[in-house]
Amino acid sequence: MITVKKFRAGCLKLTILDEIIAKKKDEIKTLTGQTFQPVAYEPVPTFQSLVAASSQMNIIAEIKRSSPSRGAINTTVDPADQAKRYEALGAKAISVLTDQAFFNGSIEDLIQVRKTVRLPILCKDFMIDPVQIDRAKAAGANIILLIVAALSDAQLAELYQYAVENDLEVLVEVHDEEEMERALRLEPEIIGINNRNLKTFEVNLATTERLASMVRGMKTILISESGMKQQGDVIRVRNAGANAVLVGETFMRAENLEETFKSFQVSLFQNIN
Ligand SMILES: O=P(O)(O)OC[C@@H](O)[C@@H](O)c1c[nH]c2ccccc12
Repeated sequence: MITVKKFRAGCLKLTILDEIIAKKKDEIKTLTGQTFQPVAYEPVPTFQSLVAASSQMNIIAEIKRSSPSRGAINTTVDPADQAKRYEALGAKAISVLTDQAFFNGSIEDLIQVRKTVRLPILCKDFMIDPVQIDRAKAAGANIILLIVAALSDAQLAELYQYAVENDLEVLVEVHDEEEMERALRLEPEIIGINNRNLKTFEVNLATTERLASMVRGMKTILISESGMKQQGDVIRVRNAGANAVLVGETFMRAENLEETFKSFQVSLFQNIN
């Protein structure tokens, strides 16, 4: 048996994303054939309707216990409490990392958040099979993430369609020009530009500046994801064309969450703030 470590040591260049996807395939074997008990909840507005009604930077606030790039972030967080705080501050959606093996999250975290907030919830996971979408929906998710770098065109189209048929909103995530072109073929309503390269972990806000021009003039919601540390970062991606940001670590570590959060709610009209 050849381990991942040995692969990595060799010149096959297995990335962390490859490792995560390999692990997901095992997980999917245990999910296949299961039925998921739907969690009951009051209807919530769509993320798209909340963004359409807003003139402020739209914040998706994330529950993130730890990550492969940053290690432990906030492992003892109570997801429901944290989500309630985000909601009270004006978040437009809550993102819950449900991957266990690499991010210490769980679908149970999402269920706890579902029972607490009336906001749309993004199930943040590495989706490669419809069964994961079934599980996310049953847990009460309203939005799912599709990472273009982790999927073939055929998988991307299939999972996108499956999610839409299941009344879910889809965040299509890209990191470079080629991925953006693949994403745009789906004509998605929501695109996320991840400033973090999932293969190298490098974070660079210039990624948003580079790729945002490819969607200019379309009515697509454009989310700048990862690496937002201070207000200047949010203004920078706003000026590039983002109308939403996805923030994890900075909020999970914030000593004064209210102050940090409010400072990110900049006007969407350029050159104000
Ligand atoms: O903690 P940050 O740097 O604020 O990042 C949040 C979010 O963008 C990040 O968690 C993320 C974006 N896309 C992902 C895909 C998988 C796992 C995690 C992510």
